[in-house]
Amino acid sequence: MSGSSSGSYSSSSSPSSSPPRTPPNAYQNSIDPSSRWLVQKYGGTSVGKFAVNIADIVSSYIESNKVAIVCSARSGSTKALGTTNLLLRAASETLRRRPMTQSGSVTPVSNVMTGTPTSSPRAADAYPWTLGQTISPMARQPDSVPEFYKTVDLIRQEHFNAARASVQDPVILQGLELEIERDCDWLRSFLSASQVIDEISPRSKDTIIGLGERLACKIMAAVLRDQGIDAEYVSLESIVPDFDDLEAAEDGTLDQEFYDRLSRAVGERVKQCGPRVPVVTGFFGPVPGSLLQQVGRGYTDLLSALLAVGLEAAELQIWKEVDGIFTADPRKVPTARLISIISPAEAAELTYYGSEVVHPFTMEQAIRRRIPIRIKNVENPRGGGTVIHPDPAEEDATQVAEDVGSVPEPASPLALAMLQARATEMHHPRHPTAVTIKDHIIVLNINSNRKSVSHGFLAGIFGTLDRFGVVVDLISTSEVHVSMAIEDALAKKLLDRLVKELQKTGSVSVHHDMAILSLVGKHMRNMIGIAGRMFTTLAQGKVNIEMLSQGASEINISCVIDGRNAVKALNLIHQSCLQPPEALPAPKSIAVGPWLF
Ligand SMILES: Nc1ncnc2c1ncn2[C@@H]1O[C@H](COP(=O)(O)OP(=O)(O)O)[C@@H](O)[C@H]1O
Ligand SMILES: N[C@@H](CC(=O)OP(=O)(O)O)C(=O)O
Repeated sequence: MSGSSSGSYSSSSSPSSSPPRTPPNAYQNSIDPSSRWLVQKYGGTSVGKFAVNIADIVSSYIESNKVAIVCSARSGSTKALGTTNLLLRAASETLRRRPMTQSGSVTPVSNVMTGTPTSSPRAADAYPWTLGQTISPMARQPDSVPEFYKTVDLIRQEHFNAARASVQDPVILQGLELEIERDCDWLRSFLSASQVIDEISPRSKDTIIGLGERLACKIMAAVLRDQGIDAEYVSLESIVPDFDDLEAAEDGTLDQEFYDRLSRAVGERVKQCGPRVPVVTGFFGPVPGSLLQQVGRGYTDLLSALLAVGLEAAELQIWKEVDGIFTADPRKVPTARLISIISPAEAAELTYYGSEVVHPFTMEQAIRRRIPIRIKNVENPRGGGTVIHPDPAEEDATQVAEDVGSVPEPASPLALAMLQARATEMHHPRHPTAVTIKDHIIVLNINSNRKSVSHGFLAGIFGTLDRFGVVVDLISTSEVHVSMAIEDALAKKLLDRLVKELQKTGSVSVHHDMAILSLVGKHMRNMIGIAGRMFTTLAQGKVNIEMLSQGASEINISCVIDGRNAVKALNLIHQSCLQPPEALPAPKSIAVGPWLF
């Protein structure tokens, strides 16, 4: 089964029947051959809450650049309530068994919102089928409505509401509503078919979540057109050709050659839009080994980097609801400062350890082609944001400052001076770059039963972790003892099975509700006493260190603490290790309170 429409999206009528309606005097992308591409990625909450602001931002850039925008699936206030999560919920509801009544028929499913059985007239009314022609035979029989129908309807209604709230032109709106209806029909059919075969493969799951980006981009393209910007919807759901031809398919990993081919393909597809502003789905699966398993959630950031490479863009901009990367999560540390320029290695380390500002795979792809990444705020478009730029230690600092100054952002003299100061500081660092916390961590301690030699003991543990697909965030070992910090993402039953397996090698203890605290900085290896300062501060703040890992990465000192102390520890370390030197107290009297939370 393949997804619904792809290619050019018409806002005026059925997408397959006529070309998009071009608004009179519409703004278009610059066709000046000397103007360079700018790729702008908008996350789920930005697309969900600020669609019209995005149109304003795009229009402010298209005079001097060719702009391509990449969107994620819409989210409301949080990603947890977003379309991708609803799609995953619908997928799992599809395979959920329903209890049979004595007569053998399936019991009516209750309404997820109200708990009312769907056989009641009220619950049947809860399906606002405004476009009568799309009612499927199953939907007309409340008793047999599958559970996932309600979730599909929630998705449908949410997108209808968004379309009506942000598109004024009745012709554009009508075309958009038809598209939403058609996509939701497709989803219902796809899930019904999956229910019949009682299986959703990882590849099918990819296909299902891809609908989130398709719907978001159709809405965004319509909003741009409604605001007088000539836009084209570009779906990448079929961009990866034949799996069997790909070497990557053999071992299931996506290698650089795969990404290079994908960059070229998406670049060529987007260039076909001519003067129209391409609105590109951040979803580019299914891919060999599955997008969710190979790249994981947040894959849109990676696609935007690949597109920037394919277009040889001047800059990749990732627009969020935060001004950029801060010295600590600004929601948790009120004194956190915006970082104007950061190295890719530091940005990747921060994202792996809790500050999920950009998907960690993004940096590698953009930076290897020397494309700067700028994090910007949709609510504060004039702010300079944070630039992720190649490591100046391998380049000349002056060159870095010049490069940063020359990116096509209208940098103010003040912003430029800040960037230059930061570039100089990176050569003469005075403090680490940022501190981050990763919550929901489990610590597993394994003591060898000494029935095998040390290497056999470790091999046994890693073999088991591999079979369970468990990623270890931190590890600390001696010959007979291993402590590991892992994400608390396993279902209870699976964790119990994992522990049982590990018990074959020794005694195992499990500690829940832990957090990893990481101090990150490119030049920390040359800062004598920084680890001492970090741990002294925690001791003075009465924060116990459960596990320690130092030295595995030169730019990261991490430890595991009790999750209940996470915010307190973050503030303590920010105050003692990240305040500018002039604000630091004398080393002997590191203050440990009072804190601002
Ligand atoms: N060091 C950090 N700098 C900036 N934001 C951070 C940091 N650590 C954690 N965060 C959090 O990451 C979130 C990223 O921004 P947001 O736009 O909300 O994400 P998304 O685009 O995924 O919806 C913010 O809510 C912010 O509180
Ligand atoms: N919609 C996907 C992809 C994505 O990149 O999302 P976001 O840009 O909002 O992190 C997800 O929820 O994972």
